[in-house]
Formats: sequence, structure tokens, C-alpha cells
Amino acid sequence: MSSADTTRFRSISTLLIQRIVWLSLGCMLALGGLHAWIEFRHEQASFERSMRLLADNSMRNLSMALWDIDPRAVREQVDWMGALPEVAQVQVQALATGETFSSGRNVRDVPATVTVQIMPPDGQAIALGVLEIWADPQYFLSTMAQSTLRVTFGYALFTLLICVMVAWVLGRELRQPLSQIAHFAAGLKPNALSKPLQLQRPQRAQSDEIDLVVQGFLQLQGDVRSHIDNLDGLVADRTQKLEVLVDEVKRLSLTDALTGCFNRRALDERLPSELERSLRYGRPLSLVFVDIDHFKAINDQHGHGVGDIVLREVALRLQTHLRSQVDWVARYGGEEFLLVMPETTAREALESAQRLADFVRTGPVLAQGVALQVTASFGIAQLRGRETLCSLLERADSMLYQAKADGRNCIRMAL
Ligand SMILES: Nc1nc2c(ncn2[C@@H]2O[C@H](COP(=O)(O)OP(=O)(O)OP(=O)(O)O)[C@@H](O)[C@H]2O)c(=O)[nH]1
Repeated sequence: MSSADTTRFRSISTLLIQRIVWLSLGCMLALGGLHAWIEFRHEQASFERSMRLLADNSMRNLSMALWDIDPRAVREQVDWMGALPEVAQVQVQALATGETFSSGRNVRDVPATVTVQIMPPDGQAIALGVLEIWADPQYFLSTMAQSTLRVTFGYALFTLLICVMVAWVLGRELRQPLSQIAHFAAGLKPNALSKPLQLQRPQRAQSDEIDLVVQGFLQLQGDVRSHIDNLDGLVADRTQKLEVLVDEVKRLSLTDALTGCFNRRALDERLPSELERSLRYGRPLSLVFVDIDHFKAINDQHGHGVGDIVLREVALRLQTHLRSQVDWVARYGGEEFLLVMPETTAREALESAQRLADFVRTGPVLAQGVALQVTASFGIAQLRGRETLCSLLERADSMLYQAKADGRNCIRMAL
């Protein structure tokens, strides 16, 4: 089982969408945090500026009120300032009278945000009093919180919009065509290759990877189809070659490698059917044993190589001068051959044997520069009545034995 089978399926576009959402969230948090920090610094600076502006704007009224020693006017101005939402506490100290005017919550244990000396309206350098303003940190923080919330909401909305658009584009451009391709590939079968892969997506000016995959599938379909079409011819061709090879192997397994005659195995296969045919149709069948005379002496005097050449030559002479298509020859063992002569009486076999004996002995066998005079002995027997193969072979063999005993280079026939 492949690893793809063991894991759960998840669409590649879903994976991409998930990754993009996580990345966008990360980016949003990083950018939002940076933006909030910049905003914080900006608000802080502008808050301090506004405190200074407030002090500057109130300076003329306070200066006049202290110069005129008008405590009511000083009180009104201090109360007005202390009522402002961004101000936590305002305090004015009149240096001439030592009187202190205060408004707002008491936050005096922290240093004032703004401390300015109140100078007289006529421009003299002796201060009339001191103005201290404490900014309200809660007001600042709530302003900041609102601003941060606005920024975060803006970023979240933007990120959400981007993610929705990316998801829509990926679904349309990737998930739909890929799932169509996967569906098509899952349904491919050798007997249904003609159905083309058609994607439902708008025409586009340039091709992309999905088009390449579609083209690959079309190419593959065509190739597989033509391969299948050619397969029958291919199989027939291979079968023919195989049959030729099998015939060759069969021929080799039934042939004696040295002489090219049938071997014992072929003899054991063919001879019983010759006998059976002869018995069934009442036709004559003769067997002739042929054995080269003094073959051991040839081997001993000239070597086995020369002996092999003599064997091949005698086999060739026997095969060449037998009746083709009817008679056949097998190497029975060593230097001994068996001629099988269907439709042949012993007398006819005798005539053939005489002819063959002449061919064996006429003309010397040339082997490795040596000219050898070769003779052979023959033993003939014709099938009798319902005689067994074993008995027939024995009688022909005993005739050969007789020929050898009678001095070789002669033919003996069972009567
Ligand atoms: N070169 C060669 N010699 C073989 C082959 N098969 C058997 N022989 C030899 O054939 C010889 C047969 O010797 P014998 O059975 O004594 O027969 P012979 O010498 O022909 O004597 P007679 O048959 O009585 O005339 C042996 O020396 C075997 O080694 C073969 O394939 N090649």
C-alpha cells in the first residue's frame, strides 16, 4: 500500500488557503502591532502638545487675573481648564498672595505634565504665579484604545477580504481543474481511452501547468491507445517467433548433436507409432542395425576427433542414400545406427542395405589429413505378425551380431 493510500486526503487548494490565512494573520498582527506602536507614540506627543497649547491659551487670562489680583477670575479660568476631559488636575499658585487655586482630581503625587510660570502682562521679568497641568492618563488610554481598535478592525477586515478573494481565486483556478483531472484519471480504463479530458474553465491567452497536464494526458491516451492497437500484431509476431524457437528447441532435443540423426529419445518416441501403424494397416516394417567396423581402432590410432569425423561422414552417407520422406535413421549409441524402413520388406531392406554398405565403403573418409577406409556391418529384421518392438529390435541386433561374427563388412538378415 502506498503512503498516499494511508494518509487522509486534503485538497492542495485547501492547504494553500489555510497557509495563506495563517500567513496573512501573522502579517496582520505584525503590521497592526507596528502601526499601533507608531500611533501610540504619535498620540502621546500630540497629547503633550495639546496640554502645552492649553497652558499657552490660558496664560493671558491668568496673567491678567493675577495682575489685577482677581481671585474670582483666576478660579473661573482654573475651573474651566479642570473641566476639560483630557485634564486630570489644574493648579495655579499666586506668588504674591501665596494663594493656591486647584481644580479636578488630586493627582499631586505624580509630576505635572506641564509647568509654566505666569508672567505679568506688562512684560516684567518677575513671575506672578505658577501654572501646573496634569493630563488625565485614562483619557489618553481610552483614546489610544479606540484608535488601536480602529486600526485592528481595519487590518482584520482587509485580511479577511484578501483571504476570501485568494480562496475564491484558488478554488476557481486550482481546485476545480485539479479535481476534474483527478476524477478523469481515476476513471481511465484500457477499454475507455477515447473520452478526452475537457476542463470547464475560461479560455485564456497563455497556457499554464494545468494545460500542460491536460496535454500530457491527451498524449498518454493517444500513445496507450495506439500501443493497445498494435498489441495484437505484436503478440502475433512474438508468438510466431516463439513457435519458431520452440520448434528449434524441439528439433534440437530430438537430434543427435554430433551426427544430426535422430537421437535415442526421438527413436523412443517415433518407433512405437511406426510399429503401431504397420500393424494397423498390415504393412511391412523393417529395421536395420548398422555398426561401423573396428571403430575403436580408429579412435585409438587417430584420436577421438578423427573418430567424430568418421561418425559424421558415415551418418551423412546413410542419410543421403536412404529413401527420403519414408526411411529415417537414428543414432542408437556409440558407432551404431538404426535404420527404420516403413513399407519395406526384409528383401527390399536387404537391397537398400547393400547399396548403403557400398556407399559407406566406397571412397575413403578424409579426416585431418588422413584417408580412412571405413566399412560397416548390417543386421536386418522384418516385423512379424503381432511381434513386439523389443523382439523385433532383438532379432535385428542378433543379425548384426551375426554379421560381426562372420567377419564384419557384411549384411545378415533374419529369415
Ligand atoms: N570418437 C568417438 N568415439 C565414440 C563415440 N561413441 C562411442 N565411441 C567409441 O566407439 C568405440 C566402440 O568400440 P567397440 O564397441 O569395441 O566397437 P568396434 O571397435 O567398432 O568393434 P566392432 O564393432 O566389434 O567392429 C569405443 O572406443 C567408444 O569409445 C563418439 O561419439 N565419438
